[in-house]
Amino acid sequence: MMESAANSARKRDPVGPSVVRRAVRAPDLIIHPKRKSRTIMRYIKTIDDITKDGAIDFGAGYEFVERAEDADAILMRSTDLHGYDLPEGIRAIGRCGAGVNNIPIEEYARRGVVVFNSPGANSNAVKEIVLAMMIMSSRGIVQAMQWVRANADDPDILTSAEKAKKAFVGREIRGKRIGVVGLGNVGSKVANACVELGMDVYGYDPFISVEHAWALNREVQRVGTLEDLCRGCDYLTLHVPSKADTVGMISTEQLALLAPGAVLINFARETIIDEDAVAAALEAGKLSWFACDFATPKTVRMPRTFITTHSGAGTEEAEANCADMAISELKDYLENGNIAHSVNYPACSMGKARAASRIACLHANVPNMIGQITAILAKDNANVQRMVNESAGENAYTMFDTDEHLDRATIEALKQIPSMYRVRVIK
Ligand SMILES: NC(=O)c1ccc[n+]([C@@H]2O[C@H](COP(=O)([O-])OP(=O)(O)OC[C@H]3O[C@@H](n4cnc5c(N)ncnc54)[C@H](O)[C@@H]3O)[C@@H](O)[C@H]2O)c1
Ligand SMILES: O=C(O)CC[C@@H](O)C(=O)O
Repeated sequence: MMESAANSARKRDPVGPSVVRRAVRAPDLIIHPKRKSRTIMRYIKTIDDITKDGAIDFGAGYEFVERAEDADAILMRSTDLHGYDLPEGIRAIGRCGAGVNNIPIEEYARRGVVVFNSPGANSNAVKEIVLAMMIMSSRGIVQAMQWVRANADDPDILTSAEKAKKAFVGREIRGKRIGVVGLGNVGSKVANACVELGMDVYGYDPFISVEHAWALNREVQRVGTLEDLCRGCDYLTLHVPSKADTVGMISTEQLALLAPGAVLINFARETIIDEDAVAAALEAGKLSWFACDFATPKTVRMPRTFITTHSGAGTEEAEANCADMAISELKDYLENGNIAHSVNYPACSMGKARAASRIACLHANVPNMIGQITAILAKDNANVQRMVNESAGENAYTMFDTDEHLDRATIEALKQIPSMYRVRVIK
C-alpha cells in the first residue's frame, strides 16, 4: 500500500464513511477458528498530514479508514487528543515525532492503548533550524534582505547597498557562550554542532540517558543547575519535553542571569517559557532576539522575534523518518505484540509470533498479576511456551505464547482479572 489516506478512503468509499466495508479484522478481540484460511486486515486512521505529499506505506495487509471507529490504530502528529473521544477499538497510537504532551498517555494506558513516538527521527531537522535561528539572530540577514526588497526600484542599488550595510552589522557566534537545556536527541546534537562552530557550550540535563551522555562531545561542559547554566549565556536554547517540571522553567529569574543582549531560542514547546517574562526581557533589551517555533497570541506581539509555524521537524527527511519509525512500531505491535519506543508501556519483545497462539495482557503494575494469569491458564490446561512480563511506572505488560489456542472462556476470565486493562489475542 503506497498512497495517501485520503485517496485510499476515497477509492473504497465514494459516498461517505458509513459504507466502509471491513474484511476480516485482526483476531485481537474475537477468536477466528478458521482464520488461517482468511486474510487478516488491519485498519489505520491517520490524523494530521503525516508527510507533505501524503505518501505513507504500511505494506500489504493494511488499509486506511476515514473513521477512527473503524480503525485498529491511529497514526498522527501534533493534533491535541485531550478531550478526544477515542473509540474502544483503537489499540495503539503512533505519534510521528518526539513530544507527546498532545496525548493523554496515562489515561490511554489505563484503557490498554499503547502510545508510541519516534525518538530522534526528527532531531537533525530541529538541530539545523536552531542553528539557522542562532545565525539569523546574530547577523542582520533578514533585515538586509528586507532592505533590498524595499529598495528594488533604486537603479543605483548596488552603491546604495554599500552605504546601507552598516545597519546590518552583527556578531559571530564563534567564541560565544551557549546554554543547552535538555541533552536528549535534539539537545545533544545542537550542543555538539555548537562545539564544532567554536562556541563555548554548556549543557543542563539532570536525567540525561547513558546513550546521549556517550554521544556528547567531551567539550560540552555539564552543569548541575539551571541557574548555573543560564549565568552569562549569550544564547540559551531549550530542548526539553513539556511536563510538570519544565512548564514555565524559563522565567524572570533565569532570564536575568543571561548576558546582556542574549538570544533565547525555544523550539521545544510554548509552555516551557513564561511568555510575560520573555516579553519584558525583550522590551528591556535584556534579550536582543527571541526565536521560537510557536505562534501564540503573546509571542506574535513581542518585538524582535523570529517565529515559525511549528516547523522544527518540517523537512522531507524528518517526516519520512518519523513516519517509517512510527509505522514499524505500530506494525510490530499489531502483528506480534512487541513494544518498542512506547511512552506509556514498557519495552517488550518476543520476536515474531510463531507459536500456535500469542496473547498480550495490558494491566496495572500491581502484585500477583502473573499469579492470576497463570492460574487461569492452568485451569484451561494450556501449555505456555514462553512468557515475558515487563513494567514501566504504573503500567505492566505480560505476553505469552501457547501450544494451542485458548478457548473463549479462558480469554474472558483473563479480561475479568481486576486491574487488567486489555487482553489481546494476537494470534
Ligand atoms: N519544534 C519541533 O518541531 C520539535 C521537534 C522535535 C522535538 N520538539 C520538542 O523538543 C523536545 C525534545 O526533543 P528530543 O527529541 O530531544 O527529546 P528527548 O526525549 O530525546 O530529549 C529530552 C531531554 O530532556 C531532558 N529533560 C527532561 N526533563 C528535564 C528537565 N527538567 N531539565 C532538563 N532536562 C530535562 C531529558 O532527560 C532528555 O534528555 C520534545 O519533547 C518536543 O517537545 C519539537
Ligand atoms: O509533527 C510535527 O510537525 C512536530 C513534531 C515535534 O513537535 C515533535 O515533538 O517531534
